[in-house]
Amino acid sequence: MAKFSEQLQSFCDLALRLAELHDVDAVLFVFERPTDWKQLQKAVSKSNVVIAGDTEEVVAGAADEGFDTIVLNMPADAPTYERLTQALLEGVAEEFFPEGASVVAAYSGFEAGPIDSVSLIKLDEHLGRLTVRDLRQLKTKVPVETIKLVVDLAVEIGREGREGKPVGSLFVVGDHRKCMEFARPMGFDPVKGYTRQERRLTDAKVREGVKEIAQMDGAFVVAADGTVVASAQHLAAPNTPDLTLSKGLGARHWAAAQVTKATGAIAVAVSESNGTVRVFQDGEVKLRIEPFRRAMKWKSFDTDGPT
Ligand SMILES: Nc1ncnc2c1ncn2[C@@H]1O[C@H](COP(=O)(O)OP(=O)(O)OP(=O)(O)O)[C@@H](O)[C@H]1O
Repeated sequence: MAKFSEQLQSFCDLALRLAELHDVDAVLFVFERPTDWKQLQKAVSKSNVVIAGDTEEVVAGAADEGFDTIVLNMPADAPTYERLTQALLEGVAEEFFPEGASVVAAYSGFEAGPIDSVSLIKLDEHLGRLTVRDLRQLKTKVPVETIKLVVDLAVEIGREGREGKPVGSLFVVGDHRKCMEFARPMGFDPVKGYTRQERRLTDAKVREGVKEIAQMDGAFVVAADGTVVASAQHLAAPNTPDLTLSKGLGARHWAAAQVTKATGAIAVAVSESNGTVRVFQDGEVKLRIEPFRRAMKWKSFDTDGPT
């Protein structure tokens, strides 16, 4: 049984005191190793506490004690700031924290392992709002779960790149038959020949495979149920005069605008130059997500504007 240390007890006390003083909405603990969840539940009593951990193993058992949990799945050497940001983002996405919440976070900020730091964070200042509600606003037949899967994947591609190099990418999601009418292979399609089961984005292994392929030229076509229909596709939907895109966005983003104008699909584009993810619908950018280290922000409308 993982130990509940005296240090952890004092940080619980400290976090709760700060939470009460500032009337915050939730307390977030970011753990690098498991603890005695029962003991923690006793220590925090009725407060709204969310537990984030690096892996499933770290948070195993926490949900049984009534905690909301988040698994970060980030590289082991990810900086504290990024881990904390990711935990906050996930917390907002899962709706564990209300919009514009203030949160007290307890985490290991100085040395790996024990919790040694407490921060008071106002979410609107730290990051914009990423909410499932934002995705729902897209008013599309594509299930929000599928869009969320693709957006999360796109954000990871934009943030991580591949082998240290930035990677751009394009996904079109939903209305895949119509999308395929505008698609032609740009070369070898690595997903061809695999069964549907082997192409489901709900499978973490498939998502890893997609990240590998993302560095190739062309777009992924994804069905509404999250199956990758084709990859490395050149998309050429007709241009319409009412389409506008901000300066600096090139062929990839135009393809996203055009295909979403011509079909009922949502497109998710990752820009190679800075990792920004844009969600297109009906020929327009509807959401923009900035990558880490550039004030991670979800915006519910396009601030680019036509030029
Ligand atoms: N019509 C298209 N369909 C699918 N993929 C495309 C299309 N046009 C361009 N791409 C992909 O986008 C890549 C980048 O093109 P370009 O630099 O013009 O796009 P961009 O919109 O400026 O994107 P980025 O910000 O990533 O540079 C191309 O190498 C290609 O892989």
